[in-house]
Amino acid sequence: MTASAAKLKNSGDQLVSIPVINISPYLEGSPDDRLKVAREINKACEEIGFFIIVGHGVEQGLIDRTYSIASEFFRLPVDEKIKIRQPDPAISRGYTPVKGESLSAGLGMGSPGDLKEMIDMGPVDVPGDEYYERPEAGNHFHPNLWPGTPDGFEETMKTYYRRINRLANDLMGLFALALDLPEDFFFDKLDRNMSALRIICYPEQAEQPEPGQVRAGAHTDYGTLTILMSDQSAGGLQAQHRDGYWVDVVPEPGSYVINIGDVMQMWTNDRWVSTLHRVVNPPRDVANTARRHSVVFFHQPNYDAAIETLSSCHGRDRPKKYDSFTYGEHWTRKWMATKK
Ligand SMILES: O=C(O)CCC(=O)C(=O)O
Ligand SMILES: [Fe+2]
Repeated sequence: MTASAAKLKNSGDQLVSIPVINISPYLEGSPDDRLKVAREINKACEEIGFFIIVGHGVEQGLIDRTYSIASEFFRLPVDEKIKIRQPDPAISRGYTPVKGESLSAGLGMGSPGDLKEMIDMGPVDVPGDEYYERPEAGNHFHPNLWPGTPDGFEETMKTYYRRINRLANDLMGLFALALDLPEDFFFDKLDRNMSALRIICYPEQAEQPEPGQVRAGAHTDYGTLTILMSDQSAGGLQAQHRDGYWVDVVPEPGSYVINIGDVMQMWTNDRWVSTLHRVVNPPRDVANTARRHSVVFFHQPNYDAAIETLSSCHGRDRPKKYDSFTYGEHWTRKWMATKK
């Protein structure tokens, strides 16, 4: 099967847009305000698994600095970028050149490599505790690989990672509320999390891509939730509506796109949906100039967190759909399938 099965209409036929949710009443409001936001989140997660947040409180200066230092890195010559090349396919750290990953292969769909380059980073404050060194910890806490240039790269990315991890943990409190659980329900599954920060460049396309080759093939994200910031060049993100057609995801500047990952779908026994999404190529007439950047934070549980159906999401008339396993096992299976 290919990424866009025949029943899909093209995105020009879209009937829905992605909901925009102001989360500041959750961060600062009364219990009633908080519940109202939680209800909006629940609806979005049941219907499309994507929403856009405003009122998130992340300082615009930090967002701008992170974005600009990321784009500066990708403008370096490839000889420079390759100095921090990913050391091994099993280690999610360092630079991966164009076509080094095929996201749709994670769902068993063969395709040429994605038309993007990127740097992968992991946790930036790893305590000296044996939990992080056990065999099951695998490479999840492997040291980061920092480029020597541009100046300030390491410090900026670390600051951004810490800030967005905090936002992600707030969102997980909101998710708990949305699922009628105590607000701290997920916290012991996230307190030693293996979240990842990835900066991506989708270069201009001087040549026609190969058949089936896109900027990022159709995939679902693996963890709890993803916090995405990107610029608006032609050739952008699309999410698949459950009726099969693709919806363009077009955030306003300063907002974040949030999508939920496989773990939320598995924990909720399909009540919430980890939606298929992709990044499409720019139209040929502007492809020569359509360069795009993204800064993506993949929030992921502790490697030993049990991914098993929440007790409130199964019962006699709603059997469990998923076997239980640890998050580390799920991540390793998905990650290794995408490597070229
Ligand atoms: O760059 C984007 O807009 C989305 C990237 C994405 O979905 C991913 O890397 O998982
Ligand atoms: Fe994704």
